[in-house]
Amino acid sequence: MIRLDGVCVRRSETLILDRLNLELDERRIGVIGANGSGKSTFARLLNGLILPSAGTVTVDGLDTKAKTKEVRRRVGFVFQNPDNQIVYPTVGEDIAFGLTARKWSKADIRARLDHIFQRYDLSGLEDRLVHELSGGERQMVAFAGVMALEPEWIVLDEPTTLLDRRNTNRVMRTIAEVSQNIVFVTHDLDRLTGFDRVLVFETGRLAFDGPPAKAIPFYMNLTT
Ligand SMILES: Nc1ncnc2c1ncn2[C@@H]1O[C@H](COP(=O)(O)OP(=O)(O)OP(=O)(O)O)[C@@H](O)[C@H]1O
Repeated sequence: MIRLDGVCVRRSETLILDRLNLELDERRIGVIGANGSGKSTFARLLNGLILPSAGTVTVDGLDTKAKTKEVRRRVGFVFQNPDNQIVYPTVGEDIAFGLTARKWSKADIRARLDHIFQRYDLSGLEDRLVHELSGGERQMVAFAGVMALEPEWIVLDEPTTLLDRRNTNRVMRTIAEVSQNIVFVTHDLDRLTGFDRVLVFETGRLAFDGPPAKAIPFYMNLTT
């Protein structure tokens, strides 16, 4: 479970997130809200990329401030901009990187890569230089890289903005199928059908928290 207790995030004089108290344990959680409402900041709190200015965030009891490394292993993060997360020159090296860091054997890494390349239709890209890929190909590689690590939580911040329909569907199908907990930040309200819970942010506050059938009309009312 991820818990937020009295969490505020301040930057200079501005309060970006204001007193969040939440327990997250549903499998599919959507996050929506206007531009600048605090969604990305909220998402980044969940794996310790941003630390609270006040209050605490814990993942299975681990404080993101004190146990950042353990938290990052449990909570994978897919950025909107794949360049924030791709480190190695080639696609294969990049996806293998996290597994090597976990001291997997070469054979196990090979088996996982084969599985991931096949599942996400990336086989032809293994030896390609990441900087030569298209934006959508890079976004897919970044997604596949996180999926390869099978973290218990996967936080995705608008992960399909560069993807065509086929790859968007691939990502959404994965989100629907995997057993891990998903936190999915999106502007694409249609994609939240079937989610267990949707959080609506409005100027740094949690304005609504409930099932998609209620959260989406609430958000649409805010924006008309
Ligand atoms: N380091 C920072 N310093 C000052 N302001 C910041 C900083 N980081 C974020 N902000 C501000 O905090 C607010 C929330 O930003 P955030 O990126 O969380 O919004 P968002 O809901 O994800 O927006 P979008 O839908 O546009 O991606 C914005 O007004 C942003 O300008």
